[in-house]
Amino acid sequence: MATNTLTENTGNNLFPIFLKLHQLDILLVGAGNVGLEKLSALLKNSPEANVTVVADMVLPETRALIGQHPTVSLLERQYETHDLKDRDLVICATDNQPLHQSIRQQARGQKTIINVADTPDLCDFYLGSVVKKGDLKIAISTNGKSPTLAKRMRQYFEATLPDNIQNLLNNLHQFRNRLKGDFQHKLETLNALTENMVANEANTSTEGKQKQQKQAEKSHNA
Ligand SMILES: C[C@@]1(CC(=O)O)c2cc3[nH]c(cc4nc(cc5[nH]c(cc(n2)[C@H]1CCC(=O)O)[C@@](C)(CC(=O)O)[C@@H]5CCC(=O)O)C(CC(=O)O)=C4CCC(=O)O)c(CCC(=O)O)c3CC(=O)O
Ligand SMILES: NC(=O)C1=CN([C@@H]2O[C@H](COP(=O)(O)OP(=O)(O)OC[C@H]3O[C@@H](n4cnc5c(N)ncnc54)[C@H](O)[C@@H]3O)[C@@H](O)[C@H]2O)C=CC1
Repeated sequence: MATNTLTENTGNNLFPIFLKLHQLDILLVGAGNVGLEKLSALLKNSPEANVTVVADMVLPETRALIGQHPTVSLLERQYETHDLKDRDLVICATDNQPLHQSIRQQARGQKTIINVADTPDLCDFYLGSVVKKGDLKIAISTNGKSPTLAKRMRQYFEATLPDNIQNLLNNLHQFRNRLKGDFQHKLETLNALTENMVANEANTSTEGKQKQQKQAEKSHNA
């Protein structure tokens, strides 16, 4: 099959993964406004995330959030180099750029992946906008170009994805568990069962577009 190198090699080349944060060891440096945003993002997705927060100034809101999550601990002091030992990932959210530079260097040296809020050049990974409906989760990135667009896309999907999508997921899950036979058979059956979902959607949107076009023509001719 011919490959389209243009679409494959340009645009967003970030690789999205879904992490089990309760099995990882995370360090968050900074507990001000930005620290609070990052901690909220982690805990909203993974309420049992293993996070250590280190900061000499802690906003009351951040303190309250930490207090609600037993897997989050607080070191109320300045960052010390040993804080990074054995961390899987680190997020920097202080107002101290030289500190971020030095944590970045230390993190790379020990292969800990790092996010530095508001400094894409120092990041190994970005946080994304996240849509969640039950077990369904969609992560959005604009390649760092417009976090505001990412936020708006999240709001769009939150508003348009049907709330009962969880029922569909539950049904498919049950069906998947009941399926007998080898992998190939399961794959074919599940693909056949769900084929029309995409086709129906495509038809609906084509119909919708045709209707819109007709309506537009009507009002134009009126
Ligand atoms: C590269 C990245 C690195 C990272 O932080 O991980 C990054 C970088 C920067 N953000 C900046 C600003 C803002 N960030 C937001 C919001 C979010 N930012 C998030 C992610 C990311 N932000 C990563 C790229 C994601 C992607 O690929 O699209 C979201 C998605 C996730 C999250 O942070 O949890 C979350 C929305 C969550 C939601 O609501 O769904 C808003 C809007 C708002 O808060 O309403 C503003 C103000 C408006 C604006 O600037 O657009 C600035 C300039 C700072 C300055 O001016 O000094 C930089 C630095 C730069 O671009 O150079
Ligand atoms: N607040 C916002 O929405 C935005 C902030 N920024 C930038 O992001 C940075 C952080 O902003 P805020 O969170 O609002 O600041 P903040 O003043 O509310 O919080 C700074 C945090 O960093 C911690 N900190 C500083 N030095 C430290 C050290 N050596 N060890 C441990 N912790 C340390 C402080 O204890 C505090 O918790 C600033 O540089 C700001 O200019 C950029 C865009 C928007």
